[in-house]
Amino acid sequence: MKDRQEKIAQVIVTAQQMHDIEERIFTAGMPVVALMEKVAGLIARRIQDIYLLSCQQENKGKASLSPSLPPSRVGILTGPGHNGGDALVVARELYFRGYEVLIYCPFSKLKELTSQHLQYNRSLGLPCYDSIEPLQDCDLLIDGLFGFGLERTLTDPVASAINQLNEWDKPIISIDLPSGLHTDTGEVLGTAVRATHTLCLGLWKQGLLQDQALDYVGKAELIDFDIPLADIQVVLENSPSTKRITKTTALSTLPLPRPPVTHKYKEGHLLLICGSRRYSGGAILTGLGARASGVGMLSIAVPESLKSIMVAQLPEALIIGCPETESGAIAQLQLPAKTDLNSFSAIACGPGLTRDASPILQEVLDSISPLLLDADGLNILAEMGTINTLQKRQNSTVLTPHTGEFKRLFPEIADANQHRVKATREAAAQSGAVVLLKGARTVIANSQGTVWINPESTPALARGGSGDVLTGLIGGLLAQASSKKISVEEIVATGAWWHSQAAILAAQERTELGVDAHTLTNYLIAVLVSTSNKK
Ligand SMILES: NC(=O)C1=CN([C@@H]2O[C@H](COP(=O)(O)OP(=O)(O)OC[C@H]3O[C@@H](n4cnc5c(N)ncnc54)[C@H](O)[C@@H]3O)[C@@H](O)[C@H]2O)[C@H](O)CC1
Ligand SMILES: [K+]
Repeated sequence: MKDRQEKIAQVIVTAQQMHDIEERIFTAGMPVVALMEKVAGLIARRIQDIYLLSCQQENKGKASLSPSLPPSRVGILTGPGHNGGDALVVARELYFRGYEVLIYCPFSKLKELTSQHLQYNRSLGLPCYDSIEPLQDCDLLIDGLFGFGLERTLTDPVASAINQLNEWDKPIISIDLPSGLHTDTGEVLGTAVRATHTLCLGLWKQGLLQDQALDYVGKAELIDFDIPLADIQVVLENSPSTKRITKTTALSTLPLPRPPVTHKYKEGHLLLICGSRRYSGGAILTGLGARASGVGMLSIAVPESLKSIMVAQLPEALIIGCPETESGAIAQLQLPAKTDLNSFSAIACGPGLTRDASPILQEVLDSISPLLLDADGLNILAEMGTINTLQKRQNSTVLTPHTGEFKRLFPEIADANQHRVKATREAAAQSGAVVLLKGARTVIANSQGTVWINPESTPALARGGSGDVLTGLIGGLLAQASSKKISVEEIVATGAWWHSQAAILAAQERTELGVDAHTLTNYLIAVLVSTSNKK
């Protein structure tokens, strides 16, 4: 059972894939009408739980909470397809449980099953309107206008109705997806319902995990309705995989527990190349991120003038002072005797370098160690215009751009904001690197088309320095995994998950304003401790 839940939690589907999975179930003999009853029954129960919970929260502090709250008004927004059918079954169930139910349905042509449910609801005396106004006094709205069958931009009257009800500021629970969102890209097709909750049915739809959808999705959860795993496997096996990072996938990739007999070099030797006189803080934060990764040995190459502050902040690290340019950037890498770039288990290069450090980049690219490039490492790479040569590197390369850096690196890939999964996949295929595109829902792709999406984060991370921490953290994980058989994209995905979970915990304890990058580094280990305590 737990195994099923975990497998389902990792799956992300497009509209076409969901449709194909659904078809297999129907072809195998499951009646459509039975599946709708089952799914809508689960939705109705969950809605009651959510609704009662929010009533209890509102009543907190009051002397006693009546176990049977007075029937409340629920508005049901009904579309022409089976999303509308689901909503109408929910309407009927809530009606029989004592709720006052009002239906809005502006469509005259409905799918047959949806039409039958509407007819029956009418026969029960549920009022049905083709304008939205009568629903204005409802305590709760259920959005069943469109699900994964939405094909085109919304037009009036439904578009105006959605704009109007969004203004009402009422709790809205969307069935499957907020109506108006593109199932695959999360793009708003004209307009979309701003839900407080989204109950995603069966499998996670890709659109719900996109930055541009987040203002509409609210709290999202999955309603599992027992889709056979075999059907999912058959439909997904021939397309490039898009997976959701889960706690289980992330924890299984961490270098824990350590073998009882080991030594520091066995636990990875990471070289960080970072910092300049102008940006010394970036080097410190990258170092602190790497420290939290648990890496066995940490060396940090910085301009000579940063050496003493780095030693003070990271006494365990070997700080390598390098000759610097007039502007205070690293002019040349000067590694200790008997060391060269190829002797490190991984190299992470970029935070705070400034573009004046450009001469060192080719040297780093020529190394045979796994390499992560971030920040100015990416900007210098973009200026060099040699992104195609990454394919020729003898070891993996990881690029961790934010959208601005992504556009500089891959100017010919359009829509990095609207089609983040597609854009990241293209960038990885083009460069041969593992590409991590930062965002509220960070996307990681490898050159074979495998994609991971980080499903949780916090806007608290939108702050200078948090990217530097991520670079150090992933660098440290890459170094520790260099002798293990874990794919690079999984390590990168784990780093992204860990980083965002630390920020979520920090924001819970300190508010979203209290998560400066230095504080974040202190939560990296704290979040692992609290996660393992919750197991
Ligand atoms: N996944 C499952 O196994 C189950 C899904 N269920 C629910 O069914 C919907 C998908 O149903 P479908 O009928 O295919 O699509 P929609 O309800 O989203 O609506 C399609 C309907 O709307 C028309 N249409 C499309 N775009 C527009 C537009 N812009 N304006 C007007 N009309 C439009 C289109 O022609 C169709 O007629 C899924 O999300 C679940 O909620 C099952 O109930 C349970 C199993
Ligand atoms: K919907």
